[in-house]
Amino acid sequence: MGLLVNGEWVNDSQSYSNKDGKFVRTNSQFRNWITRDGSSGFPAEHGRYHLYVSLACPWAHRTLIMRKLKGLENSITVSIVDPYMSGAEGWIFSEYPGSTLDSINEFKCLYQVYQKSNPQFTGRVTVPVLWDKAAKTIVNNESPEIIIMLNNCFDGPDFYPEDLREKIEELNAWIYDKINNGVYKSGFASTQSAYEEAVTELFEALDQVEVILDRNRFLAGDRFTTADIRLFTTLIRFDCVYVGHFKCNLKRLVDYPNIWNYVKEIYQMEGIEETVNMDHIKKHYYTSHTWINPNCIVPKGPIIDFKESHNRSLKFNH
Ligand SMILES: N[C@@H](CCC(=O)N[C@@H](CS)C(=O)NCC(=O)O)C(=O)O
Repeated sequence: MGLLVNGEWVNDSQSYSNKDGKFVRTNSQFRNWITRDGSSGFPAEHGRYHLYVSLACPWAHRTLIMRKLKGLENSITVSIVDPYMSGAEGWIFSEYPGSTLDSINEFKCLYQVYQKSNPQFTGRVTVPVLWDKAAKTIVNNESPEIIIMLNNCFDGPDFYPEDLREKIEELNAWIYDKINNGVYKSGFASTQSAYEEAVTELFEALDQVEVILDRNRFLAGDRFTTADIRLFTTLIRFDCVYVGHFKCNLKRLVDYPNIWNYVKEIYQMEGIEETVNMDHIKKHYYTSHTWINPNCIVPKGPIIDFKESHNRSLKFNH
């Protein structure tokens, strides 16, 4: 895998695990905020911001869903990287179906966007990136923060209501650790014990979600919130990628009746399906992590119908 060191791209060809074989995620470094009053230097202006995303990436996918549900497609432009991420160049822009070139900076590689913001940058070059076209710099590259600022700073439906914030954050804390990051801890583990620890905790957490979704239509109650957006982007990849590629295979999601119906319900909400690109998702994981899948074969299955009917409205509308 590659990364930037003092502003230079380095192909360090290492996997992601530490000496104990555990995957350790590094912290995002661009942490500015868009504000309604502009006091942060990043005012909430339509047309000013751009998102660099991968359709494969669950973290970037959250930002695309928020952009869509808030009706910000004409306000926030998007560039979509090629699904294949190499160590030699990292994420690149291409004309692969569903990808785009970089219409803003006309760069070939995403790392150039990071270099432009900070010529001495050291760290991983990740998506999503929220870019300010006026200041010509990265505002933020941490998906949980990007979705909150898009929700709070632009008009439209509210997916982070004040009265549910505490509950949402309480859910996010363990769901992030055990599920969103848990699939990566399982897949990128390089020792048997690190893998077993992660996969066990992952399925304990999914069991817990199954119980919550028996009681509640959505994670925080009867309203669809950022907690659901954050979980959905991991769940939609689960049976197609994480079960096989990341060895998260104690069960499949289709074996959890409540979770499976919940995934279908969200997939079928207006605007969501068009944010899901299963070709990019499978192609990225199965071809980019060559230490896990050296021949880069992309499996044809599983065959899953996300449009099949779900019983969530029957179950909760009474
Ligand atoms: N904390 C970040 C994580 C983003 C992230 O890890 N993105 C992955 C793609 S799924 C990436 O770009 N990885 C490239 C790398 O680590 O070199 C967020 O939630 O925005």
